[in-house]
Amino acid sequence: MGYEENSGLLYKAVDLEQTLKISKDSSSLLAILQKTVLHPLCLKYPPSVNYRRHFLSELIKQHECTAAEPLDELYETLGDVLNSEASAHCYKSFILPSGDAVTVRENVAIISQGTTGLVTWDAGLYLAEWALEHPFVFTNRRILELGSGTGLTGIAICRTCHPKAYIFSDYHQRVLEELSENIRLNGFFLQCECYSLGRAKCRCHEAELAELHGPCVTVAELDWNLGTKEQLAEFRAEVVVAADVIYDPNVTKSLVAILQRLLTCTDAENLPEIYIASTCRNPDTYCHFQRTLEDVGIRWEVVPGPQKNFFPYNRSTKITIMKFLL
Ligand SMILES: C[S@@+](CC[C@H](N)C(=O)[O-])C[C@H]1O[C@@H](n2cnc3c(N)ncnc32)[C@H](O)[C@@H]1O
Repeated sequence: MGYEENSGLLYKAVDLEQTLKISKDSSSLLAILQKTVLHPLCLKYPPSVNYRRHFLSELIKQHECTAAEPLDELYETLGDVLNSEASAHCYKSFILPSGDAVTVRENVAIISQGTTGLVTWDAGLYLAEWALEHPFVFTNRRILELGSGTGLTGIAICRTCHPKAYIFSDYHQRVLEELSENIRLNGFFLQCECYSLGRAKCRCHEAELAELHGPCVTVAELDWNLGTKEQLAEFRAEVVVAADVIYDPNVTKSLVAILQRLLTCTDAENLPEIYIASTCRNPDTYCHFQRTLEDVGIRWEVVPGPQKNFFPYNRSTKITIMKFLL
């Protein structure tokens, strides 16, 4: 079954198939329903109608292959889903190793309103998995994320890695609005929305705040074409992260330009560590990015990826994490 991909449902496909195969009655099927489509989190923040419909149809197919009694709840739930109106939005929930969930609202279409930033991409999940295994990179530090999109990566980092401050950023107005909503949805208070085009309007006492209430979380409008060295210096980022931002040669040029400014906006002792996770879809785009880095004298190394899989996503396309140095 392929329904672990982009699931938003709280059950691993492998466990689910195993449970169904060995079950003698419909009690395990009911348990599966209660841990997935009927889970309180899924009822409050439902995955797309299309996804739930496919999931339930597959479950019925699998269940009909066993000797167990039919289960009314399964057919009733499918009936409810078939009667629900399809929406342009859906929710996806991802379970952290602590058992906590991160939920984001997304668009159903992978590109909408002229942006790729209204859905969560696999590289974002990969980077979040890497962060879960390397919390020390983020703990008690100021983090700037470029091209945050739905915010999944940053929300997972804020939940688990104890940064001092986390600055989410993007340049698309709709993405910035959805991003802010997703941050609030996950219980973070946007403590001071103090950046506009990278300009800090206020400073909060982050160390004290982080200890008392968790990281100082902000959302900044930051266009890689427009952010100046002075504006970037004001972020005082100690670590910069980004996921799935190398996807188009036109975007690459402005991304390399902002990396160059980030690596030269402050003195050598305060240079940020920069990590970018990328899905290697098109080798030409990736090579073009590397050549552009070479042209401006930025070196990089590929760092080992996460060892454990915490989140369900498509692992068939290679994803790498690069670290950048001058
Ligand atoms: C493929 S999405 C990745 C989103 C998110 N990082 C993830 O992994 O799910 C690329 C993101 O980069 C942002 N982006 C593209 N060009 C940008 C630019 N010039 N300045 C700032 N953000 C940009 C888009 O708005 C979008 O949110």
